[in-house]
Amino acid sequence: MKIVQYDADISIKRDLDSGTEEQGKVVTEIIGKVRQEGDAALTYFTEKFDRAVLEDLKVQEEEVKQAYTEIDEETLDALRAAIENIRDFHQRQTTQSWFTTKADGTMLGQKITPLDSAGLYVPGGKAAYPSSIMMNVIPAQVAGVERIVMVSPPQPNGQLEPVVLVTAHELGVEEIYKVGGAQAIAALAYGTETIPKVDKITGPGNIFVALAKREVFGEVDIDMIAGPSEIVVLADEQANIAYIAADLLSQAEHDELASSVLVTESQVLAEAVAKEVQKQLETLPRKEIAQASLEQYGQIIVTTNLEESIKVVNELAPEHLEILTKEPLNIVGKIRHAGAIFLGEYSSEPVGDYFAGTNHILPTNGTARFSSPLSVDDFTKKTSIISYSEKALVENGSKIATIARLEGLEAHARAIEIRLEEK
Ligand SMILES: NC(=O)c1ccc[n+]([C@@H]2O[C@H](COP(=O)([O-])OP(=O)(O)OC[C@H]3O[C@@H](n4cnc5c(N)ncnc54)[C@H](O)[C@@H]3O)[C@@H](O)[C@H]2O)c1
Ligand SMILES: N[C@H](CO)Cc1c[nH]c[nH+]1
Ligand SMILES: [Zn+2]
Repeated sequence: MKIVQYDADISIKRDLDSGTEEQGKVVTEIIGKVRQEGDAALTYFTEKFDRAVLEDLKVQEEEVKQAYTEIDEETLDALRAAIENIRDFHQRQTTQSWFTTKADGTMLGQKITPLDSAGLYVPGGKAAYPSSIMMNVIPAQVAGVERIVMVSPPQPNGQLEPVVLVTAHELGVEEIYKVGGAQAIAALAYGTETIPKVDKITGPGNIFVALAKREVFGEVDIDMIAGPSEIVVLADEQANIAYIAADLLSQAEHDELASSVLVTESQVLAEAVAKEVQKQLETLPRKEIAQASLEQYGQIIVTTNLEESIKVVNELAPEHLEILTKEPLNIVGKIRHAGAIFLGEYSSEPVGDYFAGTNHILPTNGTARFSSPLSVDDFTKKTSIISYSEKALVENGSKIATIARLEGLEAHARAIEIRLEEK
């Protein structure tokens, strides 16, 4: 990993989620073809990008039954324990409708309604992501979404990984389609003969998925841009070198476009971590992906003091931040921008990826400045309720009419006054 000295002028923000011009063109073409040709385009692109020839886009019950025969008890136990933790965390996020009544009899309120349908993207190109099924499905279920549709790219044998099917079944998901990438996002946004349109698309994915979500936004809602994974470790001189290296590599192995950054005031630690990363990298099965990611987006930034390190972290607004300093709690209040913050040496990032209960679908590429982790809120919407009393209208009608006329909207004013005349 390259070591750089912090300089207020260095550009530390990568501009990934906007993708290259070429990637943008590819995504626009894919979306256009799916809109025009529907299922035929989905099977065409699945053959082209996933090398899978599909007989049926929809997963059949038989495939799920078969998948259970390939999963052992230990795996099932781990999945079920994670599901329980994630459900427990998300159940705490629910908000209630509320109403307030004033002395004049007016009633105002906010009604919370689950979305009718949601399309959940589960990545599957370079790895299968059963954990992302849990992270998508559980908040949607807790919110009360009636129709949950899952999409994920198939393996070259035309199947989803058994663990993907089993996890979806454990969660009670019944509508699953074997399609991924920009074509899956287009299908969920516009509908095809087989895949009906949904109201909102959520879930992480690679650059093609991220760009497609951005392009269909407006036709449907989307959660956020959750693109290639990122980690920033903020560490002081006493932090454990092997742990830092391991955690940086945990995100680098996701994708060549993933980003792993260490921010520290300690030059000694910086050099030791750079060496250790190289050593641990050698034995990783996904060495090539991790290496490419580190070469492009891996950095060790050496600052002059802790305050400067905190400034760098806030500028990066990372998806994941680990604070590995003597007193992480003293720092957390100063972090304004991060998707998830992991405190202390036992809160390794994968704890959050799989098990703690918090959601791992998080904003990337600096969008943690304004976006939040996926949550139950993403699957609900709010409606305002107004019940004005006669007394309130008589008392306030002239003020309402005045404001309407300020805007030159006479019909608005008269709609109020017609009710006052009768009194
Ligand atoms: N931010 C988060 O919350 C979060 C969580 C989990 C995973 N991730 C990220 O999700 C991503 C998963 O990526 P993945 O590739 O493994 O799976 P993916 O399912 O996102 O993408 C695979 C699909 O990309 C499409 N594709 C691949 N090459 C293409 C090309 N040249 N042109 C057009 N389309 C093409 C194909 O349709 C393929 O099915 C990683 O970047 C990982 O870091 C992020
Ligand atoms: N770290 C990813 C979010 O960026 C989530 C994930 C899923 N599986 C492993 N990790
Ligand atoms: Zn991860």
